[in-house]
Amino acid sequence: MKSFIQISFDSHFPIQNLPFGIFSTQQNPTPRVGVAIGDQILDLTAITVLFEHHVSELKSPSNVFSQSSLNSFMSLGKPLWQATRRFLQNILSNDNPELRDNDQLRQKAFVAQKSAKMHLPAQIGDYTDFYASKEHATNVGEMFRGKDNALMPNWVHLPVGYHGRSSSIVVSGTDIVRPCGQRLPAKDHPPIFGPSAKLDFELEMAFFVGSGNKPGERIPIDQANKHIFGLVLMNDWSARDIQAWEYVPLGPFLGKNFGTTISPWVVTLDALEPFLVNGPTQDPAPLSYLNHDVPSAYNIQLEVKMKPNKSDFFKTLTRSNLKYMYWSLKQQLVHHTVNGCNMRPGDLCGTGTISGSTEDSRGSLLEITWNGQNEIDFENGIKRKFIEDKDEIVLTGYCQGDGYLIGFGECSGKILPALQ
Ligand SMILES: O=C(O)/C=C/C(=O)CC(=O)CC(=O)O
Ligand SMILES: [Ca+2]
Ligand SMILES: [Mg+2]
Repeated sequence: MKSFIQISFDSHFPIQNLPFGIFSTQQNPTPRVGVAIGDQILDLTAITVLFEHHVSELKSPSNVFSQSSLNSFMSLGKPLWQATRRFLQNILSNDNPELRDNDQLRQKAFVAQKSAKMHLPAQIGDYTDFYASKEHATNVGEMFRGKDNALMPNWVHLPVGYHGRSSSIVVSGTDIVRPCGQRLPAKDHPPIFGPSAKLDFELEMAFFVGSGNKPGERIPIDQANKHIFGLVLMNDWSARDIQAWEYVPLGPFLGKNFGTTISPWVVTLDALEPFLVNGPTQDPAPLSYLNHDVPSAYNIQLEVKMKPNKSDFFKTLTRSNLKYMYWSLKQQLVHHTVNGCNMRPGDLCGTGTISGSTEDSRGSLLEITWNGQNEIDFENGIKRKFIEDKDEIVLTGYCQGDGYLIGFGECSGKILPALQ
């Protein structure tokens, strides 16, 4: 498969990918639906006539694609997402002259990514964050609760999660203000109030729910993929000192709800299908509603880089892989609805921090520096235990195809000083 658009060998967005996002430009500041191809964006509102000719199942393309979120498109369901994707691959193909040889339409339809502003891809009604990496849960549990209580007994039986805060989810490139809150200055001291001194990132991915389920209904495991629209990178910024003091007995609250960053391009499950692999062996076997015996993990290589304040260089902090996750995306979605909880188009589910079994694949500074016991060295004598003001964190990820990448672009954010 080859496009008439030039795609560099290291592009995250070849014709095999075609992720969906919401963008605007200076000439046309109205946010609308686009698809990334190479270093360009195909503006779907510019080719609605082609949709009318070729994808007649899609009833009002001009309405669906002129929205400032993907929610409308997501709610149409998987057969229409797939028909749209097939059509886009066809119209972008080097063998198809319809768009390739129509200079006037090409002028209108393509926008350089570097001149576009990206927006949140969806209006996120509800956001849930899971805790699905056994290595991460064990590491954090050990630091917060001690070695003997590291992994709670329920953890191997169900995908543990908590309800997060959707209002503070932002798109890549948005600055995050350091949170203030209560923390213990030392063990057995009363709490003090002030800026978090242990600000951290969490390397995560997240899936967008496409079509939802009605209240009281549940999504069965063999239907789960029909409900998942696609995946993004996610950084669940975490204030470890606020978290450690507040989270018992109910779990994460102000330590995590001040900001969560996601990447702008939603990569569809169809684009990721060639990268399905077996996940870790689940022992004990999960209850039958969570049971799947087909490959359900995705081989997605992940990396986190940091550029400390006053440095010009990024340093890689960790390399991990989505396939390390103990609980699959399908199991997370199925468990979320097993009690009849309804999901809606645009709901976002974070996977939880993705740590591997080695020290260089840990998905947070909490684990990398072991709660600040060790320091990370950067250029020019700069050292870090946690994130300082004006430090920048960038997450990236891709699948390695045969001669192409299926990439997610970047999920970046810089920390601004706390409000006085
Ligand atoms: O209660 C704990 O031990 C820790 C909870 C979390 O850190 C929640 C979280 O964000 C989970 C994750 O990212 O894996
Ligand atoms: Ca998290
Ligand atoms: Mg968060």
